[in-house]
Amino acid sequence: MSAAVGIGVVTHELVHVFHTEGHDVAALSGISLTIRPGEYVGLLGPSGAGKSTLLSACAALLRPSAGRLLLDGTNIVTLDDTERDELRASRIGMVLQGADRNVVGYLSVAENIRLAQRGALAAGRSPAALPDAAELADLVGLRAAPEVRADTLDPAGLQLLALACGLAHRPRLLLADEPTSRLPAQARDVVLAALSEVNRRWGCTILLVTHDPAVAAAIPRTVTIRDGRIGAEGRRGEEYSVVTADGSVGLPADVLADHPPGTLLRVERSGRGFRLDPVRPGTPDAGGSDASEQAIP
Ligand SMILES: Nc1ncnc2c1ncn2[C@@H]1O[C@H](COP(=O)(O)OP(=O)(O)OP(=O)(O)O)[C@@H](O)[C@H]1O
Repeated sequence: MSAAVGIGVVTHELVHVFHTEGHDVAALSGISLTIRPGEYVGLLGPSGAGKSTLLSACAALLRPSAGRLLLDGTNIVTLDDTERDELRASRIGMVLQGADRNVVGYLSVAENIRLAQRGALAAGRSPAALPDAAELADLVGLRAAPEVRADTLDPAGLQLLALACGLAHRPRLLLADEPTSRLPAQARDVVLAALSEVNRRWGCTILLVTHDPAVAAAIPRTVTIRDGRIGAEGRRGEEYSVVTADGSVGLPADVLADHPPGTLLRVERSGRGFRLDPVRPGTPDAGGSDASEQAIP
């Protein structure tokens, strides 16, 4: 089968507010991000940062409150429910957090994959256009026979089957929420190798949420979300701050811990780079009495 072409994901000032009883929660506060077709990107960030909300928006499972979200050039924020269902059935694969949420334990490997293909077939995809169980098992490195029951697989095998189900309709964008959590290191590496192989052989764009630094180090590009905004980007394990459209720069978490909100920083050119110098309270540089009340260590 020829290589699939991944789709690009572009967000522009994406905002999402959950309206709950009594108060609103801003889960995404202006995310602008470009993921090229076929790119493999890890989404990092502390709990509550907005990672799952961003993944759900990319899966067309929730409608963002504001901003644009383009998949393959189409702004999906404005699509109606039928169009969003069709988009998922034709182009988007999902692996939910917890392998057992993606598979039915009493069904076999092949039955689970065929079940995962039902939506695409109902949406009019030709059976010939969909990969068969053996091809998918080979792609993700699942060594179990097609007739083996899912609930007899070991944790790595179950996660590989979950991945195969997410790929069962040959999506052009794979969204995976913590696909290696709860796995021991060896099983984690098996699943990471499978994801790299899917990306290499199918050209499928992958967006993966993780908390695990070892997983992040294995992904070519990472994006760190903090408080619903892009806080940093990583390349091959090295982290960089990102200048946002409004001129803000997210500080690395350890620097932020020493310089809480309200800290005054002097920005000085230094050769080809810049130096950030905290202004100490009570010094002439800190200004009047207001400045001495800043939360500066
Ligand atoms: N359905 C919802 N209703 C109300 N608030 C929500 C809902 N889902 C998420 N939130 C809130 O939105 C914010 C972002 O949540 P989100 O689940 O996207 O974060 P996350 O980075 O994926 O966290 P985690 O790593 O813990 O899964 C949090 O403050 C969360 O409490």
